Amino acid sequence: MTLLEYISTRGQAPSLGFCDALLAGLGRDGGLYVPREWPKLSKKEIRALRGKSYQEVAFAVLSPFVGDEIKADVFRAMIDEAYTTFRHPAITPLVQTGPNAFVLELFHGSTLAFKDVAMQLLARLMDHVLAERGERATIIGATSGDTGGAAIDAFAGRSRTDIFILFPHEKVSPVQQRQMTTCKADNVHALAIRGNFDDCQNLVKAMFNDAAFRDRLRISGVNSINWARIMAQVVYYFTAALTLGGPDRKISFTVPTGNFGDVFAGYVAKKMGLPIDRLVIATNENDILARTLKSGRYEMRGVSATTSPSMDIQISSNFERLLFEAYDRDDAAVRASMESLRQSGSFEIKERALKAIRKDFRAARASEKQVEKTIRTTLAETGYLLDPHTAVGVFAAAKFERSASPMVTLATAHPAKFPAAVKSASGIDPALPTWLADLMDREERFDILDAELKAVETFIGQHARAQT
Ligand SMILES: Cc1ncc(COP(=O)(O)O)c(C=O)c1O
Ligand SMILES: N[C@@H](CCOP(=O)(O)O)C(=O)O
Repeated sequence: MTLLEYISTRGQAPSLGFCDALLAGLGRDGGLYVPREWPKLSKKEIRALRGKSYQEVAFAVLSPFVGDEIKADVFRAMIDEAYTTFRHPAITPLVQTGPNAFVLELFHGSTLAFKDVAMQLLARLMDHVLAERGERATIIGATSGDTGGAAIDAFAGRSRTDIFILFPHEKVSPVQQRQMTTCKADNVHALAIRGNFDDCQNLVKAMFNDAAFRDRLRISGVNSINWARIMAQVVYYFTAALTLGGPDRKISFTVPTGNFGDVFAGYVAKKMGLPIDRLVIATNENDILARTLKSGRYEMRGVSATTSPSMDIQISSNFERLLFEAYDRDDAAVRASMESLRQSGSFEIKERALKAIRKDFRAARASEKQVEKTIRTTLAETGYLLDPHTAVGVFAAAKFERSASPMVTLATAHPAKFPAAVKSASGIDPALPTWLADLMDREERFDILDAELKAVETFIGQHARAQT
């Protein structure tokens, strides 16, 4: 059996095979799982993927991460089924918006955000592994708006899981809220937390770190702390690059960033052998990552509400995976950084690690005014309507475009998810697609809780069915 091992960024949790890492979500030491070694694809192997469907590329890129823990034909069938939920035949089509500029539309899944790409596969992977083992699990997740809807859509009605999604009360868009609160499935629970996204994410991590609670309810996660989320997002870097002449030409990507999962998936694609020129981290006014790249100091300063609410984050979970790489996998250095973050809200990145990060990444910040202007001018100049998150990306991309390599900005959400911001910037009221046309009339069902660990654990303990 080829078993790819997964190790924790904090070095104090047992290493696991793919299926166990999938169900674990977060390491028992609070760290994040990464493969012990990065699987590599040669240029020849990548070239051979030209002209293949999204599903075929996904199978080729993802199989090395799964090994033979899941039979190849079963895994292939899972991929095929996951992407039947997408409304575009290319799954993630590329659209040209300038001489050397492209947007990669990742929003053709059921909930209109890039999260569907990974979540539809993740739900099928978890179902399969739980069924094989005859187990149930309790899924918990934190969302600033999009992960929650995508997870609920993917897990609704599945018999082996109950899902609890924590979202910041009154801080998500009305469309995002209803995508979470109008699901009728019994196994779905939407929890509005009186706090911000970081509070929700901290609660989720605290529940994972409560060993008794975690084991009793067999807790698993669907945020990008779960390796399988990142893995599934690697695929579209390959499909986009292949369309634009990769691997015989370097491609740059700009990624609207919050929790650092999507852009880290780009880094993984590069590690696997895909020739990527630049990875640009695009932030809104919550610019902790742009500041970190500039100063070498990761420092929390509070979150402000923007028109791209899904990126209103300052604890950027997957940055820990990058730190682990930048410190040449020195888990003690990661532990020290995370401890400093916990105690003082900041940490310094040592010169050598910072240099390594700057080698692969660039960063730029878009103010609210710049986001609005980008939506307006992109529409006027190209006829293309951006959502505010993608607009953050397009603004940042413009700073780094150069003739040598095409620049692809990841279009992470459909404009209809954020109609108020889009209308105010462009005058256009983007319509929801037909399958969501009555979304705002559907009845809501959710609970409101304080951002207190005990209150949330008690609620979940009373409603989860996976009790041991
Ligand atoms: C629409 C949208 N764009 C961008 C992001 C940022 O992605 P990541 O958290 O993977 O950096 C998110 C949330 O994660 C999102 O929902
Ligand atoms: N922007 C995200 C925040 C959670 O990110 P994740 O990728 O770690 O699940 C959201 O929309 O919820």
